[in-house]
Amino acid sequence: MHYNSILPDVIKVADEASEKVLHIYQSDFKVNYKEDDSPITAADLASHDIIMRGLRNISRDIPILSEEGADISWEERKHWRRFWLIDPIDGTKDFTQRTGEFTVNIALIEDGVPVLGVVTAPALKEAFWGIKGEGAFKRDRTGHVHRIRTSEPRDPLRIVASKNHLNDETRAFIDGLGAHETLQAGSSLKFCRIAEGHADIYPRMGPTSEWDTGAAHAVLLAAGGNVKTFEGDALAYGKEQILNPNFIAAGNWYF
Ligand SMILES: Nc1ncnc2c1ncn2[C@@H]1O[C@H](COP(=O)(O)O)[C@@H](OP(=O)(O)O)[C@H]1O
Ligand SMILES: [Mg+2]
Repeated sequence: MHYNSILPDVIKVADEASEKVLHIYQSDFKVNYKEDDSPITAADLASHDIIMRGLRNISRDIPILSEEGADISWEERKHWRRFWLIDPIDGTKDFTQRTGEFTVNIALIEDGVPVLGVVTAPALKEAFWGIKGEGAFKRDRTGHVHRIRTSEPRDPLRIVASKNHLNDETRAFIDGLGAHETLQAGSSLKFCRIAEGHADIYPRMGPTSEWDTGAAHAVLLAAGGNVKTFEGDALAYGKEQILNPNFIAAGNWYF
């Protein structure tokens, strides 16, 4: 499959969803709660609908797994060699708390590896994309597009961590890294900060699902980084268990 030929269309779909999400973000939106008590707004659902429609236009035959359309049995999913993995809004809490640090995420998974990813941060007016083996790019708030790469580790080490999920285990791991400063970034932007060389390492000891990480993982892979479990395996997708194990994201210097 020629990823380069579909990438502009995938970016267009993400931009269209982002525009709608931003419109709702700037309105007086209502917050509901799902069965697991996680927040959801009209923006999650509108973004889901736009992305589902857009991706079906790009590729009628590639199945789609979305956080807002995840009710697909393992019996069906286990046959997928290639699939789209989307999180219509990652960081719904940041959305409802109006920090601006939420993202729209679209990944293409092939044989368990995120080979293409697009991440947009509508309120920050930033977008990131990448294709494995070909490189990663950022479009900044002025609309300028430039290539991004992970950096060599700085001293003190720049750590990105979840402000919503900073537990004792994560704190202990961070303390073990020696001299460091901690940067905060919402949702999948943590991977993107490493991909653009603004941060060095993101340890995640706490739950995430495949759709939270797939797209930004693809950007980081394309930018010269990686995401691995504490057993040293690459974080894999299309697992029966959609919840991810704990992981570390960093530039390749770490692994
Ligand atoms: N108990 C849990 N189970 C599954 N995922 C969880 C979780 N607690 C948090 N997350 C995931 O962590 C994401 C937020 O991460 P962070 O704190 O790094 O911004 C959430 O994304 P959503 O906002 O898309 O639901 C959610 O998917
Ligand atoms: Mg999410």
